[in-house]
Amino acid sequence: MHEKLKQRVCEANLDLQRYGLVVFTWGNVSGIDRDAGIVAIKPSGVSYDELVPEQIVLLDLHGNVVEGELRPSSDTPTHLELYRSFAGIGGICHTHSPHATMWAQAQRDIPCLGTTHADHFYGAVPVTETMTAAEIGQDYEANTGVVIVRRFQGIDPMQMPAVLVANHGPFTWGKSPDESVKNAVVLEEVAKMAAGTLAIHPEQPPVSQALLDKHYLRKHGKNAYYGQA
Ligand SMILES: O=C(CO)[C@@H](O)[C@@H](O)COP(=O)(O)O
Repeated sequence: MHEKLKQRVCEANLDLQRYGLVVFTWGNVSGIDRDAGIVAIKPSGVSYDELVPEQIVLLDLHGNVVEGELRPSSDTPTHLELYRSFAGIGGICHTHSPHATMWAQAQRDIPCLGTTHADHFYGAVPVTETMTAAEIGQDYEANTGVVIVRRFQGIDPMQMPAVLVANHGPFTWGKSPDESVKNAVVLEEVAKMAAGTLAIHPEQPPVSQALLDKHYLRKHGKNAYYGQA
C-alpha cells in the first residue's frame, strides 16, 4: 500500500546522509498522501545505510499505525501536528544539522542577512519559545508541534518553510519530502553564513524589506505561495 509514497520518503531520508545533514540517526523525513490521509515516516533508530522502502511506517493523521512492523520515528507526533495544522505541506524534515541547531540552542531567530536566505525564507527563521515543564512532561514530541504552531501565529508556513525548536533543532517542510530536505540543506547553509557574518560584524543588520521582497517574491511569486510560480 502506498508504495510510491514509501519510496519517495525512503529516498528523502537517504538524502539526509548524502547532504551531510545527519550523524548516526539524528534525523527523519516524512511525507503525506492528503487524499488518503496517510503519513509515511522513517522508522525510529534505523540507520540510513539499512533503510529500505518496506520499512517506512504508514500512519493516519491521528497517529494510528496502518502499516509497518517497526516503531515510527519518535518525532512522529510533531510531524502529525504540523500536517494537521499546515494544510499546504506535503513533506517534513527534522535534523540536528549543526549550525541550525546552534541557533536553536541559542534560542535566536536566524536574521535574513543576505539574498541566499531571502530567496528561500521570507524573513527571519523563527525559533520557538521553550516548552514549560508541564508541556515537556506531558508529551514532549506532540507539544513540540504545538509550540511550533503557536510560534507561527501571524507567519505563513508556506512563506517560511522552516522553524528552530528551542534547545532542540530545525524542522523544515515543503510541498514534498524531497523539497523539505532541500529546505533543510538551505537552512543549514544560511545558518552557517549568518553565524559567520555576525562573527565578522556583530552589528550587521538584516537586509532591507525591498531586497527581501525583490528576492523572495521574484522567486516565489506575488502571493509568495511556497513552491508555486
Ligand atoms: O531529536 C531526537 C532525539 O533527541 C530525534 O529526532 C532523533 O534522535 C531521531 O529519532 P528517531 O530515530 O527518528 O526516532
